[in-house]
Amino acid sequence: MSPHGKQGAIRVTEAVFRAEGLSKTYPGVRANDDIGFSVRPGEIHALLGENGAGKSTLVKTIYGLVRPDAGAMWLGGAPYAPADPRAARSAGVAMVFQHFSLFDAMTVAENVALGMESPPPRGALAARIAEVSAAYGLPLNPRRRIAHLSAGERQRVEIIRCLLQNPRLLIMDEPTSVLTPQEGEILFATLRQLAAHGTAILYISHKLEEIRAHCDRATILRQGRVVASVDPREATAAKLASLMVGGTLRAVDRSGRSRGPAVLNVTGLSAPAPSAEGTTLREIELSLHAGEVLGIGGVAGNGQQELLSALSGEIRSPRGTVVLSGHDLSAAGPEARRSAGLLAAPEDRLGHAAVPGMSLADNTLLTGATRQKLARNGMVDRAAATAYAERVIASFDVRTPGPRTAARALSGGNLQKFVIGREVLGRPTVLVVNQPTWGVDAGAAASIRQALLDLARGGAGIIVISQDLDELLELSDRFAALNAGRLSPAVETEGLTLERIGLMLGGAHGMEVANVA
Ligand SMILES: Nc1ncnc2c1ncn2[C@@H]1O[C@H](COP(=O)(O)OP(=O)(O)OP(=O)(O)O)[C@@H](O)[C@H]1O
Repeated sequence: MSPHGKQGAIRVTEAVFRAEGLSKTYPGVRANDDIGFSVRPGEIHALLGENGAGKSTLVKTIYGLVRPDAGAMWLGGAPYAPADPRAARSAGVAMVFQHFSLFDAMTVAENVALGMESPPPRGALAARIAEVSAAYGLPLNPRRRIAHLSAGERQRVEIIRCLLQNPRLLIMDEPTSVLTPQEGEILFATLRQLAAHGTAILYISHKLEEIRAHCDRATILRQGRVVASVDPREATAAKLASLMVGGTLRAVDRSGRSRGPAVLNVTGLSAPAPSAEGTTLREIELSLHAGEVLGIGGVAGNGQQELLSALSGEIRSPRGTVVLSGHDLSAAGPEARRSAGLLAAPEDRLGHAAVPGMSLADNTLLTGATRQKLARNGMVDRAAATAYAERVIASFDVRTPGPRTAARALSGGNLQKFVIGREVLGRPTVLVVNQPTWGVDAGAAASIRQALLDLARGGAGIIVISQDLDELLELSDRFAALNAGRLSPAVETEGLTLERIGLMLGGAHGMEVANVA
């Protein structure tokens, strides 16, 4: 079929879902522009595109969250125009979001019941959950509380909630970005099984290799338009990336760095869990040198956020535990640490790293007020904040109308580029980042990684905390693993295999994977 579906080469009855001419304009942005494509029964169909290409807008339209300005959709051959997600669900469309919408204090079964229009009695529901989870190889105990589940298990709850509706079309928005490689494999086994039963799956991801390995078809969006429809198994990752960006990607350049003196020493750092669901940090030891990238891997929830907080100053620690270039910062708060040159970019960009309702210019003040001299004598220097935001936008190719745009109006990946850029341009002595390319497209991820390496080349020490092992291997000089709040000794990355890393990560959630294998 042609990208725009106008020729109608595919018979309507063959497609579970079909769209023609879908368009949606936001102020200043044509988010979706005359989109046409179709998804067949039993197909795992990838939706690919750079940050801001319009993928989320498209799937939100299909799920009844966004009203298109123009265009039409069909589901199972019948005209389809959902007024809201409830209408989408009752027509047979289900969606698993990037951010889970589960209540921590409630059990699996209670959460599933909340999402249903008319939930069956509790006993019957628990039995249905057990049945579906057994049928699809998704082990889950209906009586467990969400707070005690790993990211992969939480996602299973969302998937099971969808499966109980017997969807014809299941939409998944970047489902593997929070999963370990093993959990990702389990997910794909489930999707395959679903597809074998005729469900169509629309799958958004930035992981090109994953799409090549598991998807049957890929529709590629660029600037709101469909630019190609390909069989991803027959295209190289480089080909897919170049279709997305309309050019070729540069490989990351690691050259020109040399290891200088130690800039950060962490010694015997222990800290109690900041919340009931948090992780206790136990006796963390690390030393970071100027010009060096230290990669820290681990399954989500093993102390990544807590370690970043203990380094950024949101969690204080006993004297002598966090020392930057000979200065003991253990008792210093975030502002004092930033002034001293220890900067950090947390994982949660909307809410923690940036305030959604504030403009990008105002968001520079969160971490740059003192260090960038954006406020003097307690007075905000608006012109300086705007200029700094403009510099970040230009240097990091943040796609946005300008510094006055609210953070929440940016697509996820573009906000991530802004948050990382804001710290990189802050000339840190040490920069700590958590999941720096989470939700970021291949082109932008490469430029963020290059910016981190360039910063190291200039003499900064960088700590990259990430769940993306390929990213850690690409960036890091040394690698350490976080497991239940403990950090392994760092080893040289050169020659390190994925198997060895798997062993280093070991333990935490290994049981659950072993049960399924
Ligand atoms: N509610 C909104 N108000 C204004 N602009 C919006 C809104 N939602 C999306 N946009 C803009 O529409 C464009 C498409 O965004 P969309 O979120 O669909 O992209 P995406 O391909 O899903 O990106 P990402 O991979 O970064 O999540 C972007 O330029 C974005 O800034």
